[in-house]
Amino acid sequence: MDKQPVLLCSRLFQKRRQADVTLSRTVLAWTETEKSRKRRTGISSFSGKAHSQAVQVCELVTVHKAEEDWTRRRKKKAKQVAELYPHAFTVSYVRRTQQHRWRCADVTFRCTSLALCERWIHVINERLSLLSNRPKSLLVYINPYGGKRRGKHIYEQKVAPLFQHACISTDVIVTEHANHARDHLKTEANLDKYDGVVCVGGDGMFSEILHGLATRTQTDHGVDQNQQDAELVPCSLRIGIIPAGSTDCICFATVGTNDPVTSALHIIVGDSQPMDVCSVHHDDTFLSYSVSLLGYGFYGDVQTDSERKRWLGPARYDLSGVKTFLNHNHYEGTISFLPAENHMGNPRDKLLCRSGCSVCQRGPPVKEQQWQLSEKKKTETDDGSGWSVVRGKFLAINAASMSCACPRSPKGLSPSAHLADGTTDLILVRRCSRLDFLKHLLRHTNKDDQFDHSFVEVHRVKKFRFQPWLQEPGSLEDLSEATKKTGFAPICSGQTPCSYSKAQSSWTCDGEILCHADIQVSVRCGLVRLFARGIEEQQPQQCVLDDPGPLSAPDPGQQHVD
Ligand SMILES: CCCCCCCCCCCCC/C=C/[C@@H](O)[C@H](COP(=O)(O)O)NC(=O)CCCCCCCCCCCCCCC
Ligand SMILES: Nc1ncnc2c1ncn2[C@@H]1O[C@H](COP(=O)(O)OP(=O)(O)O)[C@@H](O)[C@H]1O
Ligand SMILES: [Ca+2]
Repeated sequence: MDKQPVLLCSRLFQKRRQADVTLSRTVLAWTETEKSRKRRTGISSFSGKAHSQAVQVCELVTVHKAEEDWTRRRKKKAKQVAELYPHAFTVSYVRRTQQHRWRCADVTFRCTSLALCERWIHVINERLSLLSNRPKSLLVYINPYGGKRRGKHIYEQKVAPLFQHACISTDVIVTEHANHARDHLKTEANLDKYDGVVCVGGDGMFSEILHGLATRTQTDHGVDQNQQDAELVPCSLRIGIIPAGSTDCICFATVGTNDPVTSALHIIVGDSQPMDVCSVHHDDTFLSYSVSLLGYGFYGDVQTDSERKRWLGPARYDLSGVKTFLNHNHYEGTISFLPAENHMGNPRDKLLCRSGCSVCQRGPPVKEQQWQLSEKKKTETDDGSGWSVVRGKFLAINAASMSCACPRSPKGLSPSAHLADGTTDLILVRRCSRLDFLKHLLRHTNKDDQFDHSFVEVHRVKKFRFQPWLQEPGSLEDLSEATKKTGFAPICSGQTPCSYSKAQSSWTCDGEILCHADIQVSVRCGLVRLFARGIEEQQPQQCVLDDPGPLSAPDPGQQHVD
């Protein structure tokens, strides 16, 4: 029930129905009048069964005179309406559909006088102009070669018309080569002109935009990125992602779906989702930023192999995945990490990061608590500094700063990882048999716990370091001989761990390969913000005036007016 004072309330027509339409500071609601409903259905509704719909003002896209409609198809329809009832206005708003998808829906109200119609448009526009988080001007970068090479088409057909409809101005750059967007942002772009940057492409393209923006921000503030302990300045511009890549896990894990229209609507309503960013160094050299997966071993090898198969599009990952799985390489090294405080939860606590996540809002503990917690956390390998050390042979070392959910793995690499808690989930998969590793991988696609294996351990950490061990020459020769003959490392049957080790793998960092294996990683809490709000809890169907059934329960995003 909306308890806010009513700003405007009129009896208007919606289709052929009479409705009481009210606008408060935060909600636009319309309810078919009892008289209209009785005339239409012959049944009078019982109390509590009035057919109402309510939309939050912050989820309105735009309001305009009905004849000023925005697509040709609607122009014709709106024209007919305008002829019958010349004084009409149309409100476009966000409608939630299945699986976190949003659509832009229209509702047209017809008024008895021009003055009333103009008043409604004026008052709604006034409310919209108060929403200061909405972008008015955007800089758009399109990677025409990402994913299935449909980025330009997707933007032009699905996104640009919506931005135009919402009166957002855009400067569009179709990239001509890799790092075009990054370098343009780093040095050339006049960022004062814009309220945000839009990335049309995949995770690799997002990574370019992030690097351009974050590096530019540090340069402008005189911060040296090469210093591991430098306090980085958060980027002021938000980034919107229109998914048009191969994995698109950053979009999927922050919005809940890979759908260009949904992403465009999150940009239009001016959502804001802070995101953790890992800074990756090799000694005193800054290497890269990462927001999703930093993977050594299995995922690093998949990425390296898949780069050679780019022409295959998204399918390259499946092919390289199978090949890498059959190779079954393991890598030796030492990993040291600084665990997160206990109150930040742990990767197996099943607390999913959702819109308005309470874990992300917890922040660091007060000083004395921090001391107690770090005392508690000390492990056997802890040397007193709070750091833990693990040595061994690994099939994969993955750091997931967010769940990394994507269509391939809807719950992700670390289902309970958080978008903006200042931590990353470090997953260590020790050497095991192919069969066991396959079982582990399969659990990324079903409900079973992928961490519930003796050869897997997972830690929530704030920092980590990796130091590969160099291989003795003998075992390297064994491997190359075996691989030369078969194309793959030899396959062993049964449960026994049987795998060969190359000296080093590479790190994949949000889909880009790093040039060093020996790295130091530090999580920067909420360094960048996206035009997103995190994944919303599944919502009940919206109630509509046409709906003959009883009202569904109101949801947090859709206040209901009785
Ligand atoms: C047996 C089936 C196992 C399926 C396991 C799927 C786990 C998928 C986890 C995906 C995490 C993705 C994290 C995001 C990474 C992206 O930053 C990054 C770049 O994205 P972009 O191309 O859009 O720029 N994408 C990736 O690194 C893609 C990783 C995809 C890995 C696919 C692995 C498939 C493994 C298949 C093993 C099959 C064994 C078959 C045995 C007969
Ligand atoms: N015009 C371009 N030509 C070639 N490569 C590009 C271009 N624009 C961006 N890239 C690069 O393409 C790579 C993959 O882009 P991305 O959009 O993530 O697609 P995918 O998800 O298919 O990997 C990124 O590393 C990015 O730097
Ligand atoms: Ca995190």
